Amino acid sequence: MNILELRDLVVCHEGKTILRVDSVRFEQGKIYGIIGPSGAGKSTLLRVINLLERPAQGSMHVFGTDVDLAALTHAKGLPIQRQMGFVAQKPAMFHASVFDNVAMGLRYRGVDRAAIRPRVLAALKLVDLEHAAGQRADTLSGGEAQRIALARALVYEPPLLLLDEPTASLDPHNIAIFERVIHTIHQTRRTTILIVTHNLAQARRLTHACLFIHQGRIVECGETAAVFSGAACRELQDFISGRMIC
Ligand SMILES: Nc1ncnc2c1ncn2[C@@H]1O[C@H](COP(=O)(O)OP(=O)(O)OP(=O)(O)O)[C@@H](O)[C@H]1O
Repeated sequence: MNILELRDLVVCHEGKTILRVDSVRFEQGKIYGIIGPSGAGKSTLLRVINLLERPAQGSMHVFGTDVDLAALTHAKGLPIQRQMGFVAQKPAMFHASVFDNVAMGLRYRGVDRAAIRPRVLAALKLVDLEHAAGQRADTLSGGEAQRIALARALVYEPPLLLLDEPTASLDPHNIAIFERVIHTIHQTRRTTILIVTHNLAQARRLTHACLFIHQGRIVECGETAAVFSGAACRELQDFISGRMIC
């Protein structure tokens, strides 16, 4: 079953088309890697899906609803956006405790006060930071802050999780924790996960399927093992072997 489908998507900036997607589908419960050179349009794709960026045209079928992306209002988009978790490369912490940072998403969604505490503590436990609940979020290390950003995205159990280079600035220890959490929530919740990554070893470890974006187009997509062992297009072969730099 598809959880997400994009059709006839065109994204422009300053009169230039930076992303064009005729059609792409994402199956529920799978982990997808989005790979490609710098400036290819990977983050733009994720931002459009998360309704952070409005395209010139395009439609999205998500959670069983059809959305005209170019015409969508903030009010109509909000309930859709609230079913998605998003983690960016750099974690932005609110000036509050770790607990309050993670609880925020539940409070916005009107979750009962009594239910918030156990859910926040469970999310913190998932990222091995239960002990930091009372700490001020702005005193966390970069790796810890990114794990809190993940806990904040997971606490309301979104069916779709969007990760934009989430481990690009992390050390191997924090990367291992981050990947373990992704693996766990995929196993236990069947969360659909889209991860933009420059770390090809990570894409191989974590994902079931990969999309290769080059110059604003999805040039190739398929099962991860097939993408890495038998890429059809020359650009992807060059990218995987480290020959492509832009
Ligand atoms: N707000 C904007 N205004 C103008 N150009 C933009 C804007 N946002 C993105 N672009 C351009 O669109 C292209 C795609 O950007 P995007 O961030 O999606 O690439 P990316 O594949 O995620 O790159 P990276 O791997 O370096 O993060 C780039 O050429 C970028 O400069």
